[in-house]
Amino acid sequence: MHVGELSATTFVKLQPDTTARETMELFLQNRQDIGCVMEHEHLLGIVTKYSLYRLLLKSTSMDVTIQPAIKTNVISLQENISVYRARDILLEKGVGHAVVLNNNKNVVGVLATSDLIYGLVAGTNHLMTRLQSLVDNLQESVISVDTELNITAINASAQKLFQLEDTEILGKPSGNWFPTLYDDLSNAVLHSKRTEVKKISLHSTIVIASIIPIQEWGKINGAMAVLKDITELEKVANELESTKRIEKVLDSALAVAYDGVIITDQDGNITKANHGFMELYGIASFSQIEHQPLQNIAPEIQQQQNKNKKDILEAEIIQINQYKAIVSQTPIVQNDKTIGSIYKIIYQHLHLWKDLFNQIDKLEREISYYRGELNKNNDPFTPLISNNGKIEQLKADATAVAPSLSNLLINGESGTGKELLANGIHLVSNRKGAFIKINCAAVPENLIESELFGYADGAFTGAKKGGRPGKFEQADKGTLFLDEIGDMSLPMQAKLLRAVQEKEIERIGDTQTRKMDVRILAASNKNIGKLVQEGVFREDLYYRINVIQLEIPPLRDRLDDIPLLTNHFMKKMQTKLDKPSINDISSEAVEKLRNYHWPGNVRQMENVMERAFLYAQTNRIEASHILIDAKDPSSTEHSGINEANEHGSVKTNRKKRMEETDKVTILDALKQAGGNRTIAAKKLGISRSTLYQKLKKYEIKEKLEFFL
Ligand SMILES: Nc1ncnc2c1ncn2[C@@H]1O[C@H](COP(=O)(O)OP(=O)(O)OP(=O)(O)O)[C@@H](O)[C@H]1O
Repeated sequence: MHVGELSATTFVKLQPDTTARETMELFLQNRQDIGCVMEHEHLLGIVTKYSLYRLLLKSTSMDVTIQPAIKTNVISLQENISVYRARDILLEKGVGHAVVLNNNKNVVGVLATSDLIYGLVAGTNHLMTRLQSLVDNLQESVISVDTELNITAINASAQKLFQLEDTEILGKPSGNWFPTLYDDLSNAVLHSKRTEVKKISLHSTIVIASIIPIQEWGKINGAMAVLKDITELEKVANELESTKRIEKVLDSALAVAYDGVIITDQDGNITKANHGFMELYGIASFSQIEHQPLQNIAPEIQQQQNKNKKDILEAEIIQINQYKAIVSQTPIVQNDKTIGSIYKIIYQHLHLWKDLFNQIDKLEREISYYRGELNKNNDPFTPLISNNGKIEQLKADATAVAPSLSNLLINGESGTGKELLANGIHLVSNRKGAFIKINCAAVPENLIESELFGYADGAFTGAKKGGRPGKFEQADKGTLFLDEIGDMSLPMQAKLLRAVQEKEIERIGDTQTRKMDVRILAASNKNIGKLVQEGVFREDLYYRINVIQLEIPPLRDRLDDIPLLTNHFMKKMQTKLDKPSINDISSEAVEKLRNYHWPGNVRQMENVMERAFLYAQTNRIEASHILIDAKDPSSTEHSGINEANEHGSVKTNRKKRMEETDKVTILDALKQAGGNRTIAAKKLGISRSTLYQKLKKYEIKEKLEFFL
């Protein structure tokens, strides 16, 4: 509040010649104790009630001019100063009035002590209101008491905090309502003792209390408690405390963990790592990696974006420095959101995990075996293991001719992989039908016809009801693989020729002719050309099946394949014989395999490897386990294209049998041809000269005459 607002603007204006009477009348009229003596709006001085009294005491008349009563040392105040400043000036000068001037030093009013008191009281009231509102709006709760410790005030915040109405408790003993404050309040009232900051529990609330004595005119007349509710803070602090405790426990747990543990935030930055991890990566102090992306510190560890947030991602085996380690990742999920990951790295004492690893190794081997098997479907020639140039060329030739419909003859010693090659050709050819195999040497002569062409219902005693389709029918729209075709008898060859030429067959005992779309792949471990010359193989059939000829070289001519085949059979036997622990072979053993001439080719080698697996007691195949048995049928039977290579009674017997059948067939043909050798040769599909050679060989002449 300013002086200008308080001062009386209708003040008494006097001139130097105004009389004492007039002045008194003006004072009474205006209820003023002071008048300003002006001359042309210029202040000459003032006349106060007292200076007037003094003048009148000295004079005899009331009509004297006020001149002698004029006080020229006027106390003046600027209209814009505060009421407090005005109070100080008046007190300092010891006067009860002051003239109020504006900026032009013109008199604008007179300020009396009563005006000042009014202003001060108004100011104090205003201040009180502000203070009250301040106290009420304080976040802190305030309670005050008198010297009797009865409650004199409680602010809005305290009422709200303790759910009390001021009317309820004003004037009541504070001890009843706030017993825990009692001691401190009485100390403040009785001993003027201040309590600075103290944690007190009041009802169900926890507060920080400050207790302050209240002084009035230098005397204690009460006390005030300022309380800050810290219940929520206390809860947070407790949570913080327990979080800290948990963190400590976590740190200790991580510290004693044997292996590596690392925790990242949602961005993949490291937030924690234990000693095991730092040791694994040679990190001296955690501060070096804190908040760094895990990717930069441990690039080997794959960080997976979780498909399913709650899942532990499956463990991976990776190499970290010189350690083989198992790493697993677990997401940290909060409110359905992934907020980080924990990585566990097991790399110590992995020998304890050996069994598990063995199991994993075995599974991996099996997977790779089956994957290999699957791949075979992708590259039909994959099962024919080789890195030999000739075999590579052979595969390329086979791929080139496979799509054609031409019949094909595969030559090669027994066990060289003719069937594998034939199967590959069938797969490349993309023929819709099946790959059907018949081993012409293995099926007894009397059964081979029904095997090839099938039979009709009731064709012979014991025939299956409804008949049965033969291999030809089964291979319709596919491929018929005639293995060891060189061992087929001449009469059978004649029947086969018809089927191959006409592309039609009749089931035995059936009159119905069936059209067949069959691609013929024939194989032989004998030189068929030579068999033709010898008259045991029909020349016309030979030309029919030998449209294209492929030759698989024997294993002894491609010993460079031995290491690859060794590897292949190691894996195959591990799975086949369930011996995954045998995973090594000594170089001496491989050398032994390389130094053998393998008359039984790859089949024989496979048998030898299987035996080695059965003999090996450790995880390694030694040279002593490579036992090559000369009596192994795979090393003798069908052992070469040359007859000279054939040994053993089995072969000799078969040869004898074949020759006998051959003789019977020739005699049969001659009988049907009425002894005409040219017609008979034609029937047999051989040249006349071949027939003569055979007649000579089998000494048929006499018998022929006998028949005729
Ligand atoms: N290159 C090779 N890679 C892998 N295994 C092979 C290979 N060659 C042959 N084998 C294996 O050897 C065995 C004989 O193969 P396959 O039956 O194909 O030979 P073949 O020449 O048809 O024999 P046969 O003339 O006696 O019928 C099979 O177990 C086959 O899997």
